[in-house]
Amino acid sequence: MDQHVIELEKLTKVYGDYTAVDQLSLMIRRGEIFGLLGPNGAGKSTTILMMMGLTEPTSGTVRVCGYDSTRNPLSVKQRVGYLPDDVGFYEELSGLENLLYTARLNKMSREMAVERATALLRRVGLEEASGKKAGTYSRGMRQRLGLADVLIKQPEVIILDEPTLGIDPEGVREFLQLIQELSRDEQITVLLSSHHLHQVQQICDRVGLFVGGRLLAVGTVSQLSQQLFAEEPFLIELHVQPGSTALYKKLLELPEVSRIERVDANRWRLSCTANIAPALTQLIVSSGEQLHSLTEKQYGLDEIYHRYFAGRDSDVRKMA
Ligand SMILES: Nc1ncnc2c1ncn2[C@@H]1O[C@H](COP(=O)(O)OP(=O)(O)OP(=O)(O)O)[C@@H](O)[C@H]1O
Repeated sequence: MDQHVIELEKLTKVYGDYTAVDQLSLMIRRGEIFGLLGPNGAGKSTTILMMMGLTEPTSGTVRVCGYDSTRNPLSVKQRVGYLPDDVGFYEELSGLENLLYTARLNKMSREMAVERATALLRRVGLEEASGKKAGTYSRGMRQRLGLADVLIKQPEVIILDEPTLGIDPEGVREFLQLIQELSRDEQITVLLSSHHLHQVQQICDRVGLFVGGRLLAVGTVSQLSQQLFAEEPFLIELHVQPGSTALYKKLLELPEVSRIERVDANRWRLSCTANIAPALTQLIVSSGEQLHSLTEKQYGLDEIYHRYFAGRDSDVRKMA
């Protein structure tokens, strides 16, 4: 049976007459990597604060690791590690000393702290830099030290808020891989709040789409895409030259084409009710245009997010 580590039931937070989180119900399993997605002000941070017992819900309940975060915030804090987008360290202390300091705050014996901190520094790839001052660390190194700092108290849940901001692509790749390994090897439950859709898609088992304090949809990327694009399950990307308006109109007139999104002047993304690749090829060639490529694509979080929240004006929709 699935064991739920995070249980939110009709969780609501009202500030004055503004409802920041509205009747939110959500269950997250042990070892799951869950992505929180949504535009600014959607209520993600408020939800995280309530989970960690840092702000009280107006109504509803929040349980983390079996404890009510409102009534037992200390028990929850012992089991949850929070990594913000920029961790504050003692800049004059080395990476190792910073971890030992956190271990002492968590009442760990010196011997145990040294053992654990050394192992964690190795795990996050900072073994060689462990004696250097934290103030000299690069952004990626700081976030890895932050992760080690969060892990020192052996949390069951880690909450990451935009953890890869400002890290170079290779650093991001390593960081995300580390998160996945931790979740897999140590059954740590991970909550990742981020606007980086590719990163979320890459590592999250499930995602929740927040808007206006509500959870609009929750599921795996493929479940969300099935729900959202059930009537136009085929996505075809064309690269055409010259890509005239006349061709664009002809394509839009095909009954199987529901919408066309321009990726750029010559790359068009068609949402279709059937796989009409041969018909498209024929139409393009007979219109005297060059077809450089035709690719059948999967809907990803980009399309899902775009469909829910953003830039609807850039879509060309057919009038029913
Ligand atoms: N202490 C507060 N008092 C009043 N309103 C608040 C308070 N904290 C948050 N809000 C409001 O609640 C809404 C949700 O904010 P929240 O920070 O949870 O959103 P978010 O999804 O985390 O956004 P972001 O992606 O920008 O971090 C916002 O409209 C915000 O202005």
